[in-house]
Amino acid sequence: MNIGILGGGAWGTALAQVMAAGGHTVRLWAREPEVVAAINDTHANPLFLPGVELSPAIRASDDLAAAAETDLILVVTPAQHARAVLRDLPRHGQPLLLCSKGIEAGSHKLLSEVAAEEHPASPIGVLSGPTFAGEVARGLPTAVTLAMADADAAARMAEALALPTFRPYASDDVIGAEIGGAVKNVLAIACGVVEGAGLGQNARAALIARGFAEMTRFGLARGSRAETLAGLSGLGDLVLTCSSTSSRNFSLGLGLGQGRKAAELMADRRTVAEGAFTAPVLCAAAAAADVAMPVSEAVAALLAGAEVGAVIGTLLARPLTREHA
Ligand SMILES: NC(=O)C1=CN([C@@H]2O[C@H](COP(=O)(O)OP(=O)(O)OC[C@H]3O[C@@H](n4cnc5c(N)ncnc54)[C@H](O)[C@@H]3O)[C@@H](O)[C@H]2O)C=CC1
Ligand SMILES: O=C(CO)COP(=O)(O)O
Repeated sequence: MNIGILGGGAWGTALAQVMAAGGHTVRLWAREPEVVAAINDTHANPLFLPGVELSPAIRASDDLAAAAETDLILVVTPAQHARAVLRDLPRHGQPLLLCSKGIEAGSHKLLSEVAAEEHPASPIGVLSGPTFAGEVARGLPTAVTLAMADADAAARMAEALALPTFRPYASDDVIGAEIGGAVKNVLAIACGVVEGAGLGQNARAALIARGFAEMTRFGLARGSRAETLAGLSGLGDLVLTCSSTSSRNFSLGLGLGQGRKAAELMADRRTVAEGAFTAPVLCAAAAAADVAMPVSEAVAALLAGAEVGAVIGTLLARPLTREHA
């Protein structure tokens, strides 16, 4: 296939590497001229994916129209920029595979809803799972959920993109695949806080389990299936990012747990910690759906500048309740 990739960050670049390894022709759109030049001239992306030698078959460009002249488009911009980029992308009706993780601020829309509004003729899919970009780009074994509303189309797409070390599992639960990836970023921040504040491993396990309960409540309210949330794109990704400083979201939480302020931790960074943008949107969307998400609310409070000891105290002082309310 001829594949266009929108976004030359760590994940767009890693996916370009996977697609090139599969023998596809790859056209990668990046905003930064230095990223375009580095990929074309030195087969590297030192700004966003340092230390990885890229396939010379990957061609980068800052021309969005060039990425649109393809059979399939992977959308890998930060979630809050997805609509603007999709709006500028010429409409050719080819499938769009969403690989970003987030919920649109203001509208509370999932990216599949955003993409369907901007490209009504395109079939929409979601690719999501436990996938640190550096490991994927180095060819380490990875499994993902690949969801499209048409189950047969999802299975065909999974077949077309698979490598021995990159295994897409087909699903028809687009919303479930998206919600897992968006919510786990917020919970990864919470687990980083536990680490940074020295609250111990019991607390982290409790947070993963109670966080998963939140993800499930919210996911079911928005139409996900429970088994999708318990799969690669939900629980799988939650476990990955809640246990490693390789996660930018976990690392952000670690700093917050040490008592540093979000504004200071976010200043000047070029890489994205999506959970910081998702947390307030998720809390507003959950409130609108009448879903309780105390861990996510604690993260949103910390990001808004609340003091870490007070936030942890509030969480621990919540009234006792049944495990499965
Ligand atoms: N890095 C990873 O391991 C993974 C990342 N993702 C998701 O992929 C998405 C992209 O993340 P990364 O590639 O890691 O980004 P990154 O943190 O490596 O790079 C930042 C990206 O944001 C782009 N950007 C900044 N301002 C923009 C704007 N106004 N319009 C369009 N793009 C803009 C930059 O061009 C760059 O591509 C996120 O939603 C992330 O959650 C998903 C799976 C794995
Ligand atoms: O989504 C990811 C892994 O699946 C990447 O996590 P971070 O954005 O927290 O680094």
